[in-house]
Formats: sequence, structure tokens, C-alpha cells
Amino acid sequence: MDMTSKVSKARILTHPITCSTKLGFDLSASHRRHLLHIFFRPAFITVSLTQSPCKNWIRRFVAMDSSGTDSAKELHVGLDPTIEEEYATQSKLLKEFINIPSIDKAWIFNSDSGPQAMFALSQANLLANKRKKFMLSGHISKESNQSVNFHWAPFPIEMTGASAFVPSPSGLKLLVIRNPENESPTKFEIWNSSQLEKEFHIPQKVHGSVYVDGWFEGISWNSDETCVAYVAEEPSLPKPTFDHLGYYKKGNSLDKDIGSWKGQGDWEEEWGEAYAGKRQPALFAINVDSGEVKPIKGIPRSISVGQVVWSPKNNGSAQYLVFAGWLGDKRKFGIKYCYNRPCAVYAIKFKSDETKDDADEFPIQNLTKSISSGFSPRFSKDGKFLLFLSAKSAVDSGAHWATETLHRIDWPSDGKLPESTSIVDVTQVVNCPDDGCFPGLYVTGLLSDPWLSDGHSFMLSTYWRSCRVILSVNLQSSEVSLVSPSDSDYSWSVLALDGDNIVAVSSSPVSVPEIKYGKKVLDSAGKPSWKWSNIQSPIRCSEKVMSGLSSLQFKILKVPISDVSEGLAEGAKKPIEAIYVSSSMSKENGKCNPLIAVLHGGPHSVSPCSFSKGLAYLSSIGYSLLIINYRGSLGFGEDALQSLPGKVGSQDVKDCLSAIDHAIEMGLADPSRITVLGGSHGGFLTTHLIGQAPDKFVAAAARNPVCNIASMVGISDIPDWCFFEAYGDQTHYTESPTPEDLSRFHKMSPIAHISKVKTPTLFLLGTQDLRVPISNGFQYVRALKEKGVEVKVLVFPNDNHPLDRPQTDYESFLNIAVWFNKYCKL
Ligand SMILES: CC(=O)N[C@@H](C)C(=O)N[C@@H](C)C(=O)O
Repeated sequence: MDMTSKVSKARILTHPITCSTKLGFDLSASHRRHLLHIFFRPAFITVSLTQSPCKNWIRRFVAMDSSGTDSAKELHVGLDPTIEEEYATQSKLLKEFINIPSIDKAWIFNSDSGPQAMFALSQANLLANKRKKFMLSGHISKESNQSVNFHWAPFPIEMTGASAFVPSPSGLKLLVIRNPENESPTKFEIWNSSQLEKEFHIPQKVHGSVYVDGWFEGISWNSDETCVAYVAEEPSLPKPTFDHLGYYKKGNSLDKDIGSWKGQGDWEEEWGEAYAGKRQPALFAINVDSGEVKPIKGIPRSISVGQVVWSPKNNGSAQYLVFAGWLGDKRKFGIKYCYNRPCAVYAIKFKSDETKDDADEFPIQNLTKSISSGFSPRFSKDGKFLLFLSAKSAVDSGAHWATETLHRIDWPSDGKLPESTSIVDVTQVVNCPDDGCFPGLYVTGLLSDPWLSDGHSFMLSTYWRSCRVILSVNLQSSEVSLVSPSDSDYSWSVLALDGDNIVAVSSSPVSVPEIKYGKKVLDSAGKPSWKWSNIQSPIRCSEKVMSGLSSLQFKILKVPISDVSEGLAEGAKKPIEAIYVSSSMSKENGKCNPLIAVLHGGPHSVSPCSFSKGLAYLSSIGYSLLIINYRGSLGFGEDALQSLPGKVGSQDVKDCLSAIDHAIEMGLADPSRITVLGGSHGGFLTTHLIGQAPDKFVAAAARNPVCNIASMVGISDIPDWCFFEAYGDQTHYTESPTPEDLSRFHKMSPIAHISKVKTPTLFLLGTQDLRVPISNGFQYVRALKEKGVEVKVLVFPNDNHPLDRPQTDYESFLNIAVWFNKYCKL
């Protein structure tokens, strides 16, 4: 196709005067910039019009080309009518899926009329490109026939603008925190059952936004509900100031001043992806009566704090703030998804009345000195134990996520902490789990109050092979019991406890999240189990979604691995799992639907057997899915997980091919219509597969893929990941890779197989990605274009690694569907 003559014709038209004359209306400067941008981007085969703020005028412009021809086709900026029709049809159904709310959190309150549940839900707001948050409450009634009902309030209440809601321990107060979007103060509101009691505005010179990120986040009421401890960005460090002539002004100030300007000051390390521009997390406490905020003194700046809780208040004994701390003195590596960052549980004495500046000399105490990782501290109800999670396997091995363990410290009743604490192991790493047995813990966090009434058993959610399950763990006996139904292939998460009963959410790839109520029952030997009831769902899906999902089914396949070698650890020789989703009608005509192999990232992550809007939409339009949990995934024991580092790009690629071949052999997939989709390390596998198995895939889609580790290592926030996954140990890491390192990285990367690729591939790239910077995808795209392989690229200028903002998520899945439809002739 001859692009040059068409592009030069377009160039003449982009002259602003010619433009407005020809179009009969004036183009604003930004429209002109956009037009130029489109015409001078010959590197792009297609430009995403749905992303464009001025798509209508582009269409108008295209229609009014002076040649009088259908310039949409010629200029390649418009869409051909068939494709437009396809976008229009697909977008209608996709929107219905994207609209499905998520159930994020729940709390249970005891009222005079019985327990009351409050749920935090959220829903994509496409126009605002944000998630709309809302609350729904329901009264829990236990009927005489043992069944349980939730009587929902007639409507949810919108909570947009609220960054966190934290009920007090008695349930009589609710703290709502509103983080500012600019340099304004952070708002703290204290509500009672009927009205706003207090509102405080905390200015930026005290602290910045409160951390509500699920990692550093910690917002904790003290037991008498007078004070809340929390983690927020420390105030801005002073910056050098220059006057209007450019002279340096002595005596830095934080305030803006007309007639002067601020310099940049010294660069400070940040915690990488998702934390760009975020200042150091620091500890504060607010008096909820007076609004007075105290920064907690005595914590070195080298420690980034998070997850704060209060120690029990025993008569007259000292009260401590107990929190997790990550060391970031030398170099801060990216922390998101990276449990391998050394951390510890610390305690610091809380002094409510700090009249003089008398922070003790060394008031901060590391409670978990003897192990490399401690986080998520929780005190037992009776205050006798401090429980915490550890990712020591990840820290000690170098894997960004690995099997976790639970530990306990006995808390002194007199509040006097000994010099060194003794740590009791509650759970162990499981290397090679027996069939059907506990594979170890893979937990993302703990409930703020996870305790059962016996005071030493608690509930958590964890990955167990391809499912998420609910477990109870006994802190004294170390007994671990499965609480969610043992015969369920759905994924389950505990949301809140109603005494010893459980409010949970459960879903599968083909069923939207539903609320379940688990009632504790005792067997004849006094052993507890939970009897589960369905709760009428507060989520109502559209007819189209329900009918799309109704014909779908799924099963978890066991796939034998292809390379059982001597050197492999026992747990790495076992079959992997792949979740197969298909329409029950697909085999009626004897023909399989086209298949999408779905590959998760990490690589030490997992695709759980749970509902995903994007994937459910793809299956409801006629694709079967094969969601592959290759060796290295979480939930299968430590041997399988640790068998991958050092072999990325080969062992994981073989596992994916084994799973696809297994599906073909079982008659579940048509070998002539297989596609592949993955993000990040899943994008690494996607691009590896189209290079190593070039005849297997009719189309591919890669989201922020790792295409070349040799170029990623110099610019990613996790250069240590590149070394660890390529060598399989931590000893090779350096800030200055050698030519041998770079050569190894190149050999293990998809770019090394570029010459064999012929699969048409869609790339979805986020400009703000610090984990796998966009240049990684671009290099691979340009290399494919150089070879004449068909590519399509969508760039999301304001997105980072997960590509999960509502419009991005929507546009990504819309384009994945249209791209795959084109090559699968759907
Ligand atoms: C540790 C990590 O972030 N690795 C990336 C290469 C990756 O694959 N990320 C995962 C978590 C993802 O799904 O984005």
C-alpha cells in the first residue's frame, strides 16, 4: 500500500489556513496539533479515534477532503464503515459488562434491631474516567428456618470524593477522609449515626494526602475512640527560591510568593510504579475532638511507614503504635506487586501529651529483627498476641512474590517490651503440597478485625491453586482449616465477620460476584464448620449480560508438564492448571469457538477462577478462554514457584504451549483459530509465543509487554527483577550490567525471536508506565513494522502499568475484541 502520496496530500491540508477554509469552520490550536499529530505519525497503522477528543471533527474533515473521494480509507485516520459498525455493536455490549459494580469492602455493625451490614461498592464512570463509589446497607435477619436474609436499603448512597471510610471499633462513629486533588488541605470528617459531628481541614504544611493504597495504608482508631493514627505523605521539603531576577533567596519557604519562583531542589527516590510524585509515607495521629494533628516523632526518614495499629491499652501501661516499615535508605526499588522488599514490624511509644520535645533517644523498636520481612500487624482481641505476615521467602530468594508465612509475638501484659522479641511461626512455607492439601499462604492483606470469638482463631483469604479460598488459622495450635466450601471451583473472599459468621463474596469466570453468608455450626465433636447461604444480590446485571453469561461454563484442567527433568524439585514436576471457559453451545455444530490463551503477569502472580468483566465479555461474544497458571504462579507451593526464575522465556513458554496443545488434544480448541492475550510478564509470554510458535496463533494482543529485558533493565523501577528472573538468584544484581548480563537478557527476551514473528499483534501501551517503560513495547512494534508484520498500537497517555482506568480498560477490551474478530472471522 502506498502511504507516501496519501500522507503528503494530508500534509498540504494541515496548513491551518487551508484547513479552516476547506472545512468551513475554525480549528482550535489543540485540534490543529491533534491533526498534525495524526498525519505525522506514519509509524502508526491505525489511530484510535475513540480516544480522540475531536473524533467528530476528524470525521467531518475526512468526509470533506478536497479530492471528493472517501479519504477515510486513504488517510488511514478514519475507520472503514464495516469496522465502525463493529465498534458500535461491540461497544454496546462491552459497556454493559464494564458497568457491573464491584463489591470492595464490607463492615458489620450491631444495632438494637440486630446486625447491619454496610458494603462499599464501585462502578466505572466512563465519562469522568474514574470509579464511582457508593455505599449500600442491609439489615441481616436470621430466619427461624436457619436461612439468612439481607434487607437492603432501597438505594445506595454515592460516596464519590471520599478516599477512605473507617468505622470506629464501637461502630458509633465513622471517619471519612477526603484527599485533595491539588494542593488543598486533606479533609477529615467524623460522622455519627445521624449527622456530621466534626470536620477538620489539614493543610499541606502539616501533611499531604493520606495513604489509601492498600500497601502503606493504615488508618486506625484507638480503643477509646479519641484519636486516629494514620499514614500520610510528609509535608513538602523546602525548595530553593529565586527572585524575579533569578537571584537565589536565602531562607527557603514553603509558601508561594508573587515575584519569586521555586527551583526543583534535590531529587528524592520514590517507590516506583504507582507512587510517582508521592512523598515519603510518615506517621500522624489526629485528636478527633480538637482536630489537633501530631506527627509521630522518632522514626528515621530512612523508614517508610505503613499499616499502623494501636497496641492494647492496659491499665497504666505504655501504649504503642505498631506499624510496618520498609527501608529505603540506599535505593528504593518499585514496591507495587513486590513483596521482596525487606520490611519489619516496629513499635513506638505513643505519648498523648508531648509538652516538650522529648522523643526518646531510640524510641523505635524493631520487633521482627530475626526475619527479613514483617507486615500487616494485628493484635488479638485479648491483647495477648501480635500476629503478622511475612514474605521472607520472597525477600530471601529475590522472587517478587512467593509463599508467605504467619507469625506471632507474645505481647507483654505490662506493656514493657523486651530487648529482643521471640517470634513463633504459625504457618510454614509448603514446598510440594500433597494433592488437595494446603499449598501455603498467598495473602494480599488481612481484615482490620479478623478474629473469631475464641480470640485466637482468625479468618483470611488466600490463593489455593487456581482458586481464592477462605481459611481459618488457629494462632495457638497452628491449625489451618478450609472455611469456604471444599467442593467449590469458585473464588471466595472474606469481607467481614458477624461474630463467628462470615460475610463473603464469591464469583467465577462465568458468574458475577455474589454475597454469601457463612453461618458457623459445630459438629458432634465440637469442631466448627460454616454453612453457606446465598444472599439476594445487590448487583443487578442487564439482561444482555445475564443472557451472555447464561450459556457459559468453565472447568479447571490439569495439564501435565512437558519437561520432567532430573534437576527439577518434586513440586515442580506436578501438573499445572488452566481454566477453560466456553459456551455450552460451542460444540453443538461440531466446531470449536476460537480460543484466547490468557496469560497473567508477574510472573509470580495467578489468574484466579473469578469474575473478570473484560474476559467475561470476550467469552460472551463467542471466544473460549484458556487461562493458564504456568509454573511460577502463586498458590501451587514454593517448589513450582521457584522453578521458573532463571528459565523465563523457556519453561513458562513450554507450559503455555503444553496447555494449549492439551486443549487441542481434548477437542476443546480449533488449532486454526487460536489467539493469545497477556500483560506485562503475560505480554512477555505473548510476544515469546508468537516468536517461538509462529504458526500457532492467528492474532495476539499485548498490554505493556516486557519485550526486551536488556533495555528494560536500565529504566524500569525493578531492575533487580530483570536479574532475578534471568539468572534465578540475587547474586548477579548490579546497577551497572555487564555486556554478558545484557547479552543474556537479550537472549531470554521476545525480541530475540522477532525474525520469526508473523502474527498480527495489537499493542496497548501506557505512557506513564514505570515498570515496563513504553519504549520496550515501541522497540518491538517498530521491529515488527520493519519486517512488515501487521500491528496496531493504542497508546494511553495518562496510564501507567495496569492500564485499568475506566476508559482505558473499556477501549482496550473493545479493540481486543475487534482485533481478534478480524482474524478469527467471528
Ligand atoms: C513484578 C512485576 O511487576 N512484574 C511485571 C513485569 C509484571 O508482570 N507485572 C504484573 C504484576 C502485572 O500483571 O502487571
